[in-house]
Amino acid sequence: QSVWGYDSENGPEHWHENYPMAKGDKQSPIEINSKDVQHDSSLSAWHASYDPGAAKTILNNGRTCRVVFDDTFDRSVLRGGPLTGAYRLRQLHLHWGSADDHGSEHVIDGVKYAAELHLVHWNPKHGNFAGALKQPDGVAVVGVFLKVGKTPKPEMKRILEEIDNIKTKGKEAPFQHFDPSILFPKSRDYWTYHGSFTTPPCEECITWILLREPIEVSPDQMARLRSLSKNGENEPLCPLVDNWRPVQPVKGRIVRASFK
Ligand SMILES: NS(=O)(=O)c1ccc(C(=O)NCC(F)(F)F)cc1
Ligand SMILES: [Zn+2]
Repeated sequence: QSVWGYDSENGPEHWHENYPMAKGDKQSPIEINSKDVQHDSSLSAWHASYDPGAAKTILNNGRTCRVVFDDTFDRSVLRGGPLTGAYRLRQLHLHWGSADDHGSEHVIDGVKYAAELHLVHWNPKHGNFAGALKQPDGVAVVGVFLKVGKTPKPEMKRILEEIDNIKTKGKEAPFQHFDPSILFPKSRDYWTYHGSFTTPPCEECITWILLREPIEVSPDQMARLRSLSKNGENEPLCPLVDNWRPVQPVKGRIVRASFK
């Protein structure tokens, strides 16, 4: 029973064997083609109001680098845009490639970015996260694309500096006093569509909010992310890279844009 991952024997082509939702009609990520996008003038702006004190820990779970927040009450919330009500920030994590020309999960007009940041929120009307992931309006994920340029993104430094303390699978470190909204780009323009977790169990519970403007990181910052390992402390070195799912069938879904 191999646990799911991104290798040939346990990767995305195998996930449906243990997680049947992986073959559903509303799977993520998808390719977004601007020609098929519908501008929706009724889409309002989204608003994040995060409490820096809600940040708790950063961990390497062997599949990504994740920052976990206190979501026991409406402390850090996302509102507006396509959402009804306030969704609680639970965690953020990233997906990245082994080289700068790929790594993102969503693909925009054929463009793959070097990485994709996901800020995961859930709808408290469903009681708890486990309940929310069983509902079509249970989870909202803000996706931010990372592109490689000359200028480092100083706001990424906090996360990347911690990486030295969580090099191997299972490592966790305190990560406090952090407001992830500093990672957002200037523009609030976004695409939105209904989809799923991009990892098992691939539940179709996500309202995706993908920001059009990528943030720029430096080659060194990407190298830092790629220095994480999938393996545990005393196991053979296995770089944690290419932890992205390929695009899935759109199956007639409409992608709406908040911008023209
Ligand atoms: N990559 S993604 O779509 O933003 C994404 C977001 C959250 C989870 C998650 O909480 N998995 C744990 C659970 F819910 F128990 F299955 C997985 C994927
Ligand atoms: Zn993700």
